[in-house]
Amino acid sequence: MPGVQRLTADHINNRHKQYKHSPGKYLCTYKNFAILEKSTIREALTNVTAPGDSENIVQAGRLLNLQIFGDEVVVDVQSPSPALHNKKKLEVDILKAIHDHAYPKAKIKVNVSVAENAKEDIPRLRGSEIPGVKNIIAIASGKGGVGKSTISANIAAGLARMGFEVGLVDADIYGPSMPIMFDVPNARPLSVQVNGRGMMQPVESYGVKLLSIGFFAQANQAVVWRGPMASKALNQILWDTYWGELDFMIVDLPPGTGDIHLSLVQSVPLTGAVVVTTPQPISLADARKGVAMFRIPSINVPVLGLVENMSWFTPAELPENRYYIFGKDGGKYLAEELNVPFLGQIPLVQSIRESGDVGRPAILQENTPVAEAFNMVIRRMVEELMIRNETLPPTEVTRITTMAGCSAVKK
Ligand SMILES: Nc1ncnc2c1ncn2[C@@H]1O[C@H](COP(=O)(O)OP(=O)(O)OP(=O)(O)O)[C@@H](O)[C@H]1O
Repeated sequence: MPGVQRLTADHINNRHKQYKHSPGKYLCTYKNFAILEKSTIREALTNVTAPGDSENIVQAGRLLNLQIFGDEVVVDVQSPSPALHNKKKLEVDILKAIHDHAYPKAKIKVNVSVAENAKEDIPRLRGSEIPGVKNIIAIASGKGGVGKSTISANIAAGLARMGFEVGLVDADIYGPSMPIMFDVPNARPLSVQVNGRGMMQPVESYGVKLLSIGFFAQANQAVVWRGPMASKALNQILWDTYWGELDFMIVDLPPGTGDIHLSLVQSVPLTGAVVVTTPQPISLADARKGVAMFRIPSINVPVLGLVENMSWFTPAELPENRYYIFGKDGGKYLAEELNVPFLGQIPLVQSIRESGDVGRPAILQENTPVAEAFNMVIRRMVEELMIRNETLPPTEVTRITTMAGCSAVKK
């Protein structure tokens, strides 16, 4: 670069004597170079945490060496993970931290070595199973706003209530709503070491282990993520998380048929999918596309069934009345036409909306018509799942055994 000189240590020491010290930033600037302070750089690096670590790289002892030559900085750092994307992320975070917190024009070289005890990542092969996870069920809808997240939350909370081990993945990048629906809007997943590997620990609420893209994005940020970024976040949620033993992993997908859907089916063998629709023709048309997507031969995920949400409106003061404001039985007829099991109808009632907003899924209001409607959907879904696991080639080899004594799944 014109006018930029390469500095030697002597050169810098001489300049130190000549120019005024600017505490907390860099010692001084002279012509085109700044003379940086080691403590400033070290301080800037406290903003960087290696993937899988819970402490920043300075606290965690990952910073092996730091050399400064004027405005040139050489950082030797250790990565706890040998994965290329983790090493690259560490390097990029370091560059950003120094530029943002120390000196925007610093010339930085980062040497990343791998910790000796680092474990290889679990291979992310299409079709490989998440260790300990028995059944993975995607909840999809063609159209947005039909209540897919509400159904996912209630299915997850209901299964947990029945005694199953349940995980819930909120993959809805356009509106991750699970943190609010489970009353953990400010939670952040902790990091745990599992077999020497740093992993995320899901947030737990109502017995459901929950991870949401919303935990990693600022409000309104996730919606502008590009496909590859969202897919990467989804992969981390699936694979870099310590889920433990799960009978069910429920995945709340974004509406439509996009990148996230493809990433999901490429990452894990879905046991099945549930499609949510309202009885309205415009929603039915999109639900049809959703079912068609899972039936594409290269995707080939069994559709466990269709749920009709907002089937009728019932006002609290007139519980016997039903107003079919989005049409009547549209989802039921579509299920028949597509030869897909019909899992049930959920009414449009104020208490479902309220329970979502206050963070306590409606299914937990026991002995109410709403809870019974959701329980019916779950029973039908689990029955279809059992049939699917017995009759179709195993994408998930482990059968559900824990439901035998569960009254909730008996007819
Ligand atoms: N059966 C119902 N009765 C009353 N309100 C409902 C019902 N189902 C969903 N809602 C409300 O409708 C709104 C949309 O629901 P939800 O967020 O679950 O839809 P969604 O399909 O996941 O939307 P998107 O995918 O576009 O984020 C929410 O305010 C929710 O509380």
